[in-house]
Amino acid sequence: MSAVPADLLVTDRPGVDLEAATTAAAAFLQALGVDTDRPGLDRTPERMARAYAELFDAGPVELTTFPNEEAYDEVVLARGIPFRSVCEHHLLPFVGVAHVGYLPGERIVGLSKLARVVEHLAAGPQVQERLTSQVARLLQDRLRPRGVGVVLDAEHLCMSVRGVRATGARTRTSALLGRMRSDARTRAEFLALTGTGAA
Ligand SMILES: Nc1nc2c(ncn2[C@@H]2O[C@H](COP(=O)(O)OP(=O)(O)OP(=O)(O)O)[C@@H](O)[C@H]2O)c(=O)[nH]1
Ligand SMILES: [Zn+2]
Repeated sequence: MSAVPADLLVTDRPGVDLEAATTAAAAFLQALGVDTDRPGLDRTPERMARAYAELFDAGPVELTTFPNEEAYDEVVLARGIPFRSVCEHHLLPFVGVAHVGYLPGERIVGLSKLARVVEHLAAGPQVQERLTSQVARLLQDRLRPRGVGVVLDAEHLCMSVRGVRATGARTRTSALLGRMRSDARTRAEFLALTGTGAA
């Protein structure tokens, strides 16, 4: 996906200007009446810049796959993958779990790669709906399984710590492709395995 070497520091990545981001963060805080010179806050603009550089860092993702030698043809599900992203409207985090499953075709995928795909696509400003669809589509395109199912369940800080302050409210989104969508039994099995079934 990305041509950037995996061992390159987040802040050394092409397109990341930490100094400019630090200056901008200081100006931003000052515009909000925050005294950035007082002890304790003097390095905060730099920390803000580094923190967002980290949250926006997608890193590479390589899907290691293996031949499906046993012709395994039931659902494979990685359940409860923790993830964090940033909502593109407020740049506040949304945090939750992803359930990512697929119905193997010719190949199976290294299980950790299901979590890595979520991590990769969660980097940068996102909306939960897009993130859900992108995870499903990437797996469909690269793995060519017979079906893919993705459920995301997250709390949006923009909705819980400010604004409407609906603390604890969670948002659930799903994307089902191929037989995971068209075959009622597979679909029901996937949703039951994720714990979001009987819907
Ligand atoms: N659909 C969707 N909406 C999101 C997501 N993350 C945040 N939002 C919403 O984006 C909307 C932005 O609405 P605006 O009215 O432009 O912003 P606002 O005045 O700050 O709205 P409030 O949050 O209601 O105070 C809000 O309703 C957020 O809850 C997401 O992942 N998906
Ligand atoms: Zn938001």
